[in-house]
Amino acid sequence: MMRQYQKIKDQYPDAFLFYRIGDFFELFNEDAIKGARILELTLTARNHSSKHPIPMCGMPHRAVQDYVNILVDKGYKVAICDQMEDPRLAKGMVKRAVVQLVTPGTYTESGVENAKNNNYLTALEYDPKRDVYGFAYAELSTGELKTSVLKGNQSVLNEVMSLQTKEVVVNGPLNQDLLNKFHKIGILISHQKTIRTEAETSYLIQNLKSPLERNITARLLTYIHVTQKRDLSHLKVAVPYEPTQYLKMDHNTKYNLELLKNIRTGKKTGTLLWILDATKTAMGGRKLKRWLNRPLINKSHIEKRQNAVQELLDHYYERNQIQNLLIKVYDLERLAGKVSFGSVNGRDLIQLKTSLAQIPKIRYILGQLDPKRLGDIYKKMDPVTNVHDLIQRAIMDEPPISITDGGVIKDHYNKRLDSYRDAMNNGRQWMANLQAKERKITGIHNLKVGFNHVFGYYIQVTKVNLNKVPEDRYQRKQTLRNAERFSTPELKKHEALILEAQEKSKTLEYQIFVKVRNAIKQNIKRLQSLADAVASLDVLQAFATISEKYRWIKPKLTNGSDMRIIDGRHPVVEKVMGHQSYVPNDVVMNKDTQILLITGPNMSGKSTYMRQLALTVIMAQMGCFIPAKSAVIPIFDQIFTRIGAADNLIAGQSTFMVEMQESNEALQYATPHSLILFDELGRGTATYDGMSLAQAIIEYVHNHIHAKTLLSTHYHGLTELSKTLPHLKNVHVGATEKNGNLVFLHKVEDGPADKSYGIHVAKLAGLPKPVLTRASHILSSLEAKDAVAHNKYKKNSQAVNSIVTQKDSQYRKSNQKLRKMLEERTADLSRRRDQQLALFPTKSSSNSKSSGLNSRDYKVIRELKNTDLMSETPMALMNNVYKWQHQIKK
Ligand SMILES: Nc1ncnc2c1ncn2[C@@H]1O[C@H](COP(=O)(O)OP(=O)(O)OP(=O)(O)O)[C@@H](O)[C@H]1O
Repeated sequence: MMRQYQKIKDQYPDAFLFYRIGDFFELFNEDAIKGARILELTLTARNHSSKHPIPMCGMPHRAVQDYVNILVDKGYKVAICDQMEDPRLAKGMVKRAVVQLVTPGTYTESGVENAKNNNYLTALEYDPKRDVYGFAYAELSTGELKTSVLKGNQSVLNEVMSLQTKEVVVNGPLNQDLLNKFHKIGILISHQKTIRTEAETSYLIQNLKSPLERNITARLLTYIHVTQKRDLSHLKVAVPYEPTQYLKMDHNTKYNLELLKNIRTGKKTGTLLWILDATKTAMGGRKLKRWLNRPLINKSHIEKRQNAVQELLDHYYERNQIQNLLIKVYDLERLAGKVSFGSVNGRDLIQLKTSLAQIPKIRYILGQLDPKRLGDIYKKMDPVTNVHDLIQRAIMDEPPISITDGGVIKDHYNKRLDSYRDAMNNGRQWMANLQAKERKITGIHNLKVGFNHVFGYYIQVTKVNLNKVPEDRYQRKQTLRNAERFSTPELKKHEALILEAQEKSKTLEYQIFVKVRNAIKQNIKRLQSLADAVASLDVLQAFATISEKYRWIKPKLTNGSDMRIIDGRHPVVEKVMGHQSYVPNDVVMNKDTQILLITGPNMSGKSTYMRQLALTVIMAQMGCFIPAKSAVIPIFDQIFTRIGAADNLIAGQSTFMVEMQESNEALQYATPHSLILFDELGRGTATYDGMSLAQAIIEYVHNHIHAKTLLSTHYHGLTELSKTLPHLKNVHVGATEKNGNLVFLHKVEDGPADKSYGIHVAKLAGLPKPVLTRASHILSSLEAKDAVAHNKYKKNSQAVNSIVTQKDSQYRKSNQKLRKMLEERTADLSRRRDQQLALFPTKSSSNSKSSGLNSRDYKVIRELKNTDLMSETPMALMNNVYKWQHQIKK
């Protein structure tokens, strides 16, 4: 057996091998030592007394799923090796084989907590000729399959992070930089060298154009087939996608804006998803996340969603009914996956039936609403009636979990099954009759006919009545403390009959169940399309519900560049602090105002104002309504942020390095249609470095990029930039002092802030009085020093100015000298030319009645006359003289 074990284990060196022996799964050797530690199992040994005992641990086969879950969750692979024949019938060694390789990316057993999460498996392949990556991903439980071509490590990392994949399949060595980053975030790298090209794979990649896309998707599919070894007919045809089809945000931006995860807690509470998630189904929950990860950039697509939200918002009663029906719709997408895998059970089918039963009702309600706004979804609400009716006819309303122990198929669905059941039921009746008969014959009133799994059917007599037992017919079977159990030839005969009927009916039930499952499998594409429509409807109703609850409005989206958000609010902060306490603010930007430089005390609301805008844009481009009184928003192509807590987990770099990298991303890739948010740019380094960098970055954005940019700063010197940069506008978040205390107004107003109030904020934070007093003293002395420094700077500037003036007059003098030289040279030239003309009169000059000069000569003279010698550089003058001479010579 150990030889068989080792042979199989050699094929799965990087996985835990769970090896089935009877009712147990066992782990051996290294797997056992490591597994026992992780799974908290008792480590024992096989061949204990031998020289080389084999470490071993195990678990009952019924509990295996829990242990697989733990290992896969920790990023390991598990190969499940099962017995391929009945050990009672096997000759020699029981045949065993790996029936599934469970990996972090192919894992599909999701509990309730994972219902709204996707588990993506990704694949990556570098094309050195084009310097791009082929990228594909699949979600095994839902069948989603997508492919793209990505440029650069950063975009690969962005996709991988935004999908939150746990496993990447590659064909060979990966770029070291990416590999390091993948390792840092705990992504498992799996290798798949070969590619299968069978019909099923070719069908799934039929829509992909480039060989790279086809290759990477086929490789991913091959890996799935090799590891899963089960039916995957629910996988959808691969869809090519481009990250540029969506509003682009890198991972840090999503992280910093807390779209899906709270930075502090890592949880959903306090995120945009938390506010928006009023979905009623798991499919809706997953779709909402996808929409949030990828807002749209196509105006008409966004408007389509907006119109659907408006329609649902306008029809409270219908929306309410839809919600109540959606609650009863189970995870159709994953149920379809389970049907395909063959892992569906009777209870799953009842869930499927219950879900399908809601569809005609939902469809009816949608039919009452405006077809222009909800027609697309209405059309996709296919109730897949044949599947519903089949389950209704075939499957018990409350079936057991197991599909092999009977009790799953309804009466009257199959005649043969009915006949077995008759035999069993009559058999039970027969036993009841037997009990009555034997009581009468023996006179034992409490005689019982019963059944247990070990001893089968028996007649039980209590000890006090044993003297009444007819010794000739009754054969002793089992002794209990107070009773004896017997059998009779008559009982044995019937027992055999009943057991046979039970056994046969179980086998038949299983066969019927598989047939029903296969019939449903023919409808998987329809079920998936329905699931998609239900998910969209669910997200749209969630948008409508939330918009109504928080009084959000429909923004007007434009392809222009003007932005006008009146009384905008931050959805999360407003929810936390209450509508009454939140101070709404406007954001007005256009061609003339492209950069808002925000100043104001700490804690006044600068970050909130910037984040508010980013979230508003994301919500608007998702098709959701937004928290504002009115809004016109241009469609953005990308959002770049440099905000607060940077995620340097992946990069392992310093905060300042991350800050500069994020700024660099914006400077490299932003367009006039992008939104840039810089929160306290340059604060991570020495003041002058930071300020200089901030100023240079602002100038660059202003002069070269023209993206809409919000910048908050504590460097008050930067507010002077509005004098030199016409498209930059100063705004500040107001605060006032009342009786020595700071009062935040949270209102954004025009112009720069006058003071920082840092010490006031420290006071609010409750710092000890001596610290505050000392800080005030230091501040006064610094301000005084600053004044001295300012004077010094003034003096220095005067000195510099006088040097510049000196140089200037020197330059002027040398210019005058040059001018004189030039005049002399020009006069000399014209004199020589006159002499030449006199010696060799040309045709034109001889014909000319005037001075003997032709029109080209006049042009030269005109140019010479119009040249302002003082404003030209000597070099330019020399060039002109050269040009004129050349023309005259001609
Ligand atoms: N518009 C608003 N209405 C009401 N409260 C607000 C508003 N904006 C911000 N706040 C409150 O002020 C707090 C601080 O805001 P925020 O972090 O944006 O300040 P900040 O100016 O960026 O501070 P710092 O300069 O210290 O980073 C928020 O947590 C919130 O409670």
